[in-house]
Amino acid sequence: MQALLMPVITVDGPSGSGKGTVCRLLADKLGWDVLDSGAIYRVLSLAALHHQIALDNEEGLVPLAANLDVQFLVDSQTNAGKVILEGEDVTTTIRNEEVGAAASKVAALPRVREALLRRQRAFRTENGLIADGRDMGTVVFQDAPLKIYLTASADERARRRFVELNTRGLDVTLSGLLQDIQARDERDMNRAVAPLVPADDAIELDTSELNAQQVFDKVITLLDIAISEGKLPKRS
Ligand SMILES: Nc1ncnc2c1ncn2[C@@H]1O[C@H](COP(=O)(O)OP(=O)(O)O)[C@@H](O)[C@H]1O
Ligand SMILES: Nc1ccn([C@H]2C[C@H](O)[C@@H](COP(=O)(O)OP(=O)(O)O)O2)c(=O)n1
Repeated sequence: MQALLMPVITVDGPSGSGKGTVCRLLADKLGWDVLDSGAIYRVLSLAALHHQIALDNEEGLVPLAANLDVQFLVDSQTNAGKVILEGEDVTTTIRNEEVGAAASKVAALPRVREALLRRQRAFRTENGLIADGRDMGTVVFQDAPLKIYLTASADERARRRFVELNTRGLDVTLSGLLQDIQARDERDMNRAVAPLVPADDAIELDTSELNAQQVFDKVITLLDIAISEGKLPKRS
């Protein structure tokens, strides 16, 4: 009953598979909220840097995670998201690949994940929620009525990241990004707690050969099937 009142759609998958893109499109279409759980791990790794706490210092990171002073704001005019850490706008900084790698390191620590669970679940309000991450369907919102697992080849994901970071004027190479992505996959998929795996009831979608609009269209089809099966409320 609770799931019908406050539905959650989970979108998990590796870096560059297109989670953030499809989540934003879906949220716009449905008027639902988005939880960008990766941004929380990214912000935590940046906070660790600011406070000079090593990325493997679980003892030091747990209180930092529990008391993380972060705000996720949405500009009502442009609808663009803003991330504020300890009063500083870190929206762009957290998207750098070094921060992604650091996030993947702090995310491997079981007690850090535990400390962030409640904060993530609090994103579920009376509005619907689209939850983007690695363990949304397996751990954080196990009861979600629709779970999607996006994949794409590592080469394609590196290419996408290259285009994105290059456009932002960052000095990156395709081979460097491929290595980063493979290292992150390895860490995220093989950690002891909440590894990146599809939930048993997730629907897997390979996006390697699809553009963002095609991925979105497929997700809308999955959404409509879930609605017709009574798993989600009708769209208004
Ligand atoms: N299906 C797609 N085809 C090509 N590029 C895509 C596709 N989906 C997303 N992108 C682009 O690839 C990059 C990574 O997408 P993003 O949604 O941030 O992935 P993730 O959240 O899984 O890391 C972004 O620059 C985005 O614009
Ligand atoms: N639910 C989540 C979300 C992210 N993480 C970790 C693992 C990821 O490599 C980093 C960064 O995640 P993020 O989703 O922002 O990364 P990408 O946009 O997919 O490149 O955080 C996680 O362990 N669990």
